[in-house]
Amino acid sequence: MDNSSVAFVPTHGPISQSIKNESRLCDSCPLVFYTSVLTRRRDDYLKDSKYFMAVALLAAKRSEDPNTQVGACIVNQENKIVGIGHNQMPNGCDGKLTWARDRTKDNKHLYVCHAELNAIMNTNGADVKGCSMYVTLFPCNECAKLIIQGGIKEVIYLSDMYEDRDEFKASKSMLELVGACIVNQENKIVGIGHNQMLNGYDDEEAEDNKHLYGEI
Ligand SMILES: O=c1ccn([C@H]2C[C@H](O)[C@@H](COP(=O)(O)O)O2)c(=O)[nH]1
Repeated sequence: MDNSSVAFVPTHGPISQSIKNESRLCDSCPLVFYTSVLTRRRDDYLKDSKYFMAVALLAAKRSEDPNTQVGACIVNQENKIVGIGHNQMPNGCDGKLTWARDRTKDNKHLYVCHAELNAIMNTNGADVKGCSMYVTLFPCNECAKLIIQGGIKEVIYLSDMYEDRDEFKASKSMLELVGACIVNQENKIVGIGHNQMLNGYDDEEAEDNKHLYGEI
């Protein structure tokens, strides 16, 4: 290795010119090694897209729904989180309503506030226009309406388990109609709207992401 192009640093102190000079004389000293190792950026740090979906997954863990837990995380154009939500009963109704799933009787679907709605309501006044939403389940038609009316431009989702239902087909149609960017769990854009992948959301990462997010 060419010593003139790299600095040296002891394991227990700051870099200084004298150390750099000395270290040329003591290459075998165990306290000295190349700063290029210490100062190089970590490659395996958590990328934005993985982090935001991980936040959505964490939010889903707060859900009291015994059957399906959903989390959503809204991110603005500066990559700042502006809202997080999970599916939950309306404020003040916790513990007072049923989580029964049976659609013919009094059931949770009549009451539950979806994760997307809660994320939008939890922004403390921040504008969601132009934001991206990371959500663990593809949004239903009602949530798609909120997403569209709020001006959210991208929806990145993990599961599409209800894709065959009319509400979810309608949702996809609406999002596509308005040109929202829809990105699936393989990191492929499935809705037309933008010509480019999201930052950090490219094919190379697809395999990785699957491992990180796992099953919901
Ligand atoms: O876009 C959506 C769709 C559904 N949810 C919530 C609402 C319910 O709590 C569950 C769905 O319950 P199932 O037992 O799977 O029918 O998911 C949501 O938050 N966002």
